[in-house]
Amino acid sequence: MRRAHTVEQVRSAEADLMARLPEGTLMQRAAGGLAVALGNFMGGVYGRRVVLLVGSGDNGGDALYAGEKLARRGAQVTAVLLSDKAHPAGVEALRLAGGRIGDADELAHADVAVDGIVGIGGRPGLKPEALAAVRRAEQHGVPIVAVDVPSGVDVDTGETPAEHVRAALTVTFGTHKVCHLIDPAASACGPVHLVDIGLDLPDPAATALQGPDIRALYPVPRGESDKYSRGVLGLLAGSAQYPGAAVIATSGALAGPVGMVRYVGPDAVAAEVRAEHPEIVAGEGRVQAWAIGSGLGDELDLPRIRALLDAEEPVVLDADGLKALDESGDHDGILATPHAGELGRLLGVERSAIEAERLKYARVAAERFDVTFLLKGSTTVVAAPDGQVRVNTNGTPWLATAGSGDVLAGLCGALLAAGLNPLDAGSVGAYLHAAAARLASAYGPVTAMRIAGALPEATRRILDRRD
Ligand SMILES: NC(=O)C1=CN([C@@H]2O[C@H](COP(=O)(O)OP(=O)(O)OC[C@H]3O[C@@H](n4cnc5c(N)ncnc54)[C@H](OP(=O)(O)O)[C@@H]3O)[C@@H](O)[C@H]2O)[C@@H](O)CC1
Ligand SMILES: Nc1ncnc2c1ncn2[C@@H]1O[C@H](COP(=O)(O)OP(=O)(O)O)[C@@H](O)[C@H]1O
Ligand SMILES: [K+]
Repeated sequence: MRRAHTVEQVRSAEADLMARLPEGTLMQRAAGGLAVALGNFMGGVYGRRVVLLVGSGDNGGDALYAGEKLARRGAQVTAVLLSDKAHPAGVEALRLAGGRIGDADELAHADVAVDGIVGIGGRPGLKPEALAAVRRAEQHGVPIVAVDVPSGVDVDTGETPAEHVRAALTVTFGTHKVCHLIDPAASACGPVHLVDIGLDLPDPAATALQGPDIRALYPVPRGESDKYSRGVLGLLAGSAQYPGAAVIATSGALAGPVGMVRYVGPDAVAAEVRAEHPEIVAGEGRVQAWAIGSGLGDELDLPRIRALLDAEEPVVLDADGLKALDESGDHDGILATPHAGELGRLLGVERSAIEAERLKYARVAAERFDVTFLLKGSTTVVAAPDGQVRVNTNGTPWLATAGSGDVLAGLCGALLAAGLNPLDAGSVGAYLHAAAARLASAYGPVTAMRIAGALPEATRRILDRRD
């Protein structure tokens, strides 16, 4: 599991550790890891041209000491000091190792620019001189490696309200920060390389599941399982207007861990679902969970949905079904799966505001409605009412195709029916959905049905430890 901590948590863990270590130890650990990562990034050190963009704090100190280590191994290192307070001991160390102090013109010939402008002490945005240097690097096509975080992003929220660095690689220390996991900032990080500096950390502010976590959580049938004990999902979806949504959501559900799917909807739609999936059973019966909402259109029956929400079976609530949510209901066991537009309508907020502050609004919704919210989009955020947050970081923009949300709703419903709680069902579902999209798209266009079709193989690869 990838864990992300807040700046306050990192500062406190850092203070505890620094009290037990000689001064400067942590910065040397950070700079050592950064220098190695830079060498790997450049494919060598000797003769490489490195430009350090150095701000006023310890983030610049990390860059300077990493530059010192690279200069000792034969790199041509130039520091651009963006503040007259730039870490004095670091500047001296770089000079002694043969590095130089220069200006942003050096970027014209650089192999890499190192963003040591600000780290976890930074406010969002870049000052004019820093912004000009960053633009210069971009104009010359020089890749930027960010130290700890891309300068200018909001570290604790992942928001990017102002200008910021767009990194080709981010080298971070001790733990991930929230901005590494949540868009729009996460997209500005590039791959994130974590350097262990020995911090002892509390429970994280957000987590991201990885392959081993999926293996641990996925409900694999046992020897004594039968189709009922594996879980039966009721699917209330589709309409004359949107029959395809029912077919697609059923495809997602059948590609999950359930033993059976019961489809509930108009006869004509049931016939289409059965034609594609002869395995389904049409009509009501006992179920362990519901997936409600995909493509309901004219069939939207809010009193019926509210009755199902009040019953004890857990529910995935998607698309139009979300209209049945209210703040006063007793909503134990519900996973709501809106995209930004739908969440905006529920909260009375513009879609663009939700996209800019994904973490905040997922949390607000979970608290206000007392249900688990899975906010779809470039990074999927799953927020539980108890404050836990999981983020899915393996998505691909190819997922943005009509009907892919219906696949996810069906899959998450199947995971709920098989016994996972809403937080686990949402986060495991989002991970597998994205893994299937990657497999099916292979970096090219993909349709929702092909994503559903790739789900069993994507799941198999993860369970077999091949991914
Ligand atoms: N924690 C750890 O475990 C370890 C931490 N380490 C490293 O230390 C880093 C944190 O260092 P830090 O605390 O000195 O803060 P840092 O981010 O360099 O900013 C400093 C100053 O920048 C300024 N400033 C603010 N916003 C700005 C802006 N937008 N544009 C321009 N300037 C801006 C502001 O000064 P002001 O402008 O207010 O005078 C602020 O005080 C951390 O990210 C990691 O790299 C490792 O070495 C070891 C282990
Ligand atoms: N830029 C993106 N990067 C990664 N995943 C995305 C992106 N845009 C959308 N998605 C994912 O694609 C799916 C789209 O779902 P949704 O918006 O409900 O579409 P539909 O209603 O057409 O099924 C969601 O799982 C969402 O997280
Ligand atoms: K930085």
